Amino acid sequence: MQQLLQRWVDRRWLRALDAQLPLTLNQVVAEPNPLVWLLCALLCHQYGRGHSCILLQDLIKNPDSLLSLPPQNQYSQFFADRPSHILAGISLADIEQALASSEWLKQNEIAPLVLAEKRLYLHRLFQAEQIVKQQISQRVQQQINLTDKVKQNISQLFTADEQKETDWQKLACVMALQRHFAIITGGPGTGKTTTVVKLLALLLQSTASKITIKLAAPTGKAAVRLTESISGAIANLPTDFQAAIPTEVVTLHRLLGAMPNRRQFKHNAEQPLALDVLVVDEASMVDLEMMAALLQALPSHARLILLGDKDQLASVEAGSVLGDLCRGAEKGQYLPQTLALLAPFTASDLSPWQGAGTELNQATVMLRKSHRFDAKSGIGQLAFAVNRGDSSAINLFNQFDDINLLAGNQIKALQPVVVAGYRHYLQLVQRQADYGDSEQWAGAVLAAYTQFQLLCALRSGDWGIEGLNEQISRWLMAEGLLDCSQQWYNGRPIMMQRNNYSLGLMNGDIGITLFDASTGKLRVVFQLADSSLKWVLPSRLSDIATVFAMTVHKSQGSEFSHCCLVLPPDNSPILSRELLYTGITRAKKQFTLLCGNSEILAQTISKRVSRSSGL
Ligand SMILES: Nc1ncnc2c1ncn2[C@@H]1O[C@H](COP(=O)(O)OP(=O)(O)OP(=O)(O)O)[C@@H](O)[C@H]1O
Repeated sequence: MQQLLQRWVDRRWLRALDAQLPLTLNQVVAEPNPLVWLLCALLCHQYGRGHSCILLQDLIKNPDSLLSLPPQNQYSQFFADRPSHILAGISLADIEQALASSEWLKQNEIAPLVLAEKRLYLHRLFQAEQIVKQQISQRVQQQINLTDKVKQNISQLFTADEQKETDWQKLACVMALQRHFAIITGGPGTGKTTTVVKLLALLLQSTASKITIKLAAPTGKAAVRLTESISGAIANLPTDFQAAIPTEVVTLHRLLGAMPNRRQFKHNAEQPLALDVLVVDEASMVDLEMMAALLQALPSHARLILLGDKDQLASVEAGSVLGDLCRGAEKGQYLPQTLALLAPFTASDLSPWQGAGTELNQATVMLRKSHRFDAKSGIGQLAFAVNRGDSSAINLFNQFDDINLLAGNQIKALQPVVVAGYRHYLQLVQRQADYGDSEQWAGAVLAAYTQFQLLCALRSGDWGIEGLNEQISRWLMAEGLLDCSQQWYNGRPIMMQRNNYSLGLMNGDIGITLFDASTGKLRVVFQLADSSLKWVLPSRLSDIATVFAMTVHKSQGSEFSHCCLVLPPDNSPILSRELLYTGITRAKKQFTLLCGNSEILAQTISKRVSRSSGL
């Protein structure tokens, strides 16, 4: 088995780490059954691809899907090494029996693998999933009755809805007020922030005692964005509802008290967070282990409200927590008793949303109307069409001015778009003298940088961020907008690739390198979650990458006025409907697509990401 795993690693069907895991475990407790070795390596590989577990059914039905196999014609000479060949004739019962008699799965605290409900897990992921399940089911069951005062306040904050259109923002508040756990999901501009601000106002008005509310987001960028949008939403409230709603948003790592080089956080079940209400925005980016850590650190009386777009790409790390929790959100699935609680707050007919949903469905609301994108917006229409898997979405590019399909299948087609997109911020980089001080200048440069972003699906190759970052730097240098002959240069945009706790910078944070004429030094300026600026010498930064081109994965939680997305001309397992939808919805005013092959676009729209989990 060891040799087979090594052959898979040599051909890049498996990561070296995946083949190493059974070897390491075997050194601690010997496992004679090669089938268990195989399952362990495949499980580790699936974990690396974001799955929380392996469904044994999938293993029997389509074992080849558990490896990173190239297209069939590229490995036909190795057919005998495919998992489907190796596992031919092995039944589900054989697998279950092999696992049941393995020391690696013995029911104890330190068993590295766990089999539960025909799903094979790494112990850590199993534990995290159990915590998320238990914590959420406890919280959704705690019901709170609405007082007359709260009901009055609801009618003050929301106008009575018309019969033909349900005000889901109002109903989201009504539902969330009655539980200790609520999910408010919806696409861009559907009013998640507006709704949660009203919800917080209602919570603050409903109690005479002081309540501590905290706002958090998975990344610094998402935290900055929420700070801005929440301040705007508070300003839209009647003045007597505005008091005490917080605007400070922290990252989840900071909230939980991340410690350098440690997996554990300062806050946990023994040292819970000191708060009564926690709002987490961009919850689609929160992975399974982080969600478990967060729920464990939440005091039992506290309310948790998750906001996010369930249709976006799942978290970079394993799990698709929000997507899993929102299964059924589209149809509502509300029980008659839930509809009875909602009925006094709406004149519209709620019967289409009736169903036999779970308790969790009763705590989940999907906002359905975008207030940012109307029927005239190509971005809104395109996002909607892609999201429902409409392969004729490509025709929309002919009908709207705010979406643009670049002709041709050459990277060169990007040049004018990218040069025009980055010109504005790079010109500001040269104009320090126009600003009163360095802070003002840096603030203007950082704001200008959000005007445009090139997004890619891939990391490597000419069509990935690696090739494109180099290419774009050369185009911009040819235009006289920068001089990239040195590694560090004025205007270089960089992204952190890892958390750096000593500098207080997180994976995904973007900084711009600026030459400060007053000091004669190059420094990189970042905007922190609290909107303040942090200046860092380039020599103190490691694990960074130039970010003229950014992967769609890394762009989650950010928005740009104009986004240009590049899809490669060849198929890749990474292309999916969720990736395209996430790329499109990063654009606020203009979206441009370069896709060298219309067949690839159709395939991308039709392919959904599905992550195995037991949630
Ligand atoms: N019911 C409403 N009527 C009119 N305008 C609304 C309504 N709800 C929200 N808006 C406006 O729509 C815009 C987007 O709202 P909001 O920021 O709350 O949405 P969101 O779902 O949080 O957006 P995103 O997550 O994409 O940033 C804001 O300008 C807001 O004022």
